[in-house]
Amino acid sequence: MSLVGKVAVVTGAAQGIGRGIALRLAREGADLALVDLNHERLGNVRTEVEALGRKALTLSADISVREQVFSVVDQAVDQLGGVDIMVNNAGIAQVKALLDVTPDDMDRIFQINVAGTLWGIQAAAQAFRKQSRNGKIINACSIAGHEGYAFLGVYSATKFAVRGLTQAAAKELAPFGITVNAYCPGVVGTDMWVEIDKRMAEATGAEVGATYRKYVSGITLGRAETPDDVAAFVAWLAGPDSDYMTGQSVLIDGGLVFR
Ligand SMILES: NC(=O)C1=CN([C@@H]2O[C@H](COP(=O)(O)OP(=O)(O)OC[C@H]3O[C@@H](n4cnc5c(N)ncnc54)[C@H](O)[C@@H]3O)[C@@H](O)[C@H]2O)C=CC1
Ligand SMILES: CC(=O)C(C)=O
Repeated sequence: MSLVGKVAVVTGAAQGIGRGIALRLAREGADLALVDLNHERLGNVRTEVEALGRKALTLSADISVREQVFSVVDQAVDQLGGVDIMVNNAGIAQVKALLDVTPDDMDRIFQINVAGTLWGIQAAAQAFRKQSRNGKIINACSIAGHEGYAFLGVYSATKFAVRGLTQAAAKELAPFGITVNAYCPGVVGTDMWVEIDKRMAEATGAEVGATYRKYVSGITLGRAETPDDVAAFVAWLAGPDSDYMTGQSVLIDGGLVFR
């Protein structure tokens, strides 16, 4: 599969799964607009993309702010000659007992994980339509978009919402040649899981490391997931072989949640 001549915007590209996706898309031939709050780390990923012979643009933005998301997509169009693939990857976790969740907790995580994804869908769809190009929108969901997890209840609710947005956007945007799908990873060994494990220890009294080990022990393939495992599937979603798929939020979790 080749993405030569394509331009992809990847949010949350400074580390973890987003970095993995950016590097894999670059290996397939795409040029990249790398978006994150963390500009310093973005610079490192830019160097890695350029070492693969592709163009890379680094753009600081907060995906929860609609104008900033539209602005990064516009900059990608202006500086990289268009946009073909939008990966709405950035997101945050929140570990808390449901009975302790505050209005501020709700607002913050929904604004980033749900509104941030919607702004990405809107900005990409507008750009694809202006260019009269078909396009692919790819959202970050999770196993937590298929099953609600204890102490990750509101996080799970945001990922169920991403699944809903993915289905509705697929239906609304199909007439314009735009497909919308999502990837649902399981337990990926990134900073997000280091933080989840630490907060689970505080919330439940478990030993540090125990929650991560417990989740990983349930994976049928017997190991934690890597960003490369996720990126391989996202590259397929970004390429022509997935042209007949839309509206799906697909589990790519080593066999953890069975649907
Ligand atoms: N790590 C895991 O096991 C899983 C992760 N996911 C999802 O995959 C996505 C990426 O996760 P990880 O790479 O593990 O997370 P991470 O925490 O390692 O990296 C997330 C990146 O997003 C950026 N970011 C956060 N808020 C932002 C904002 N408002 N605007 C712009 N950038 C922002 C951060 O600066 C960071 O570079 C998230 O949506 C997450 O919910 C889904 C399932 C499992
Ligand atoms: C971070 C995440 O989505 C889970 C449930 O592991």
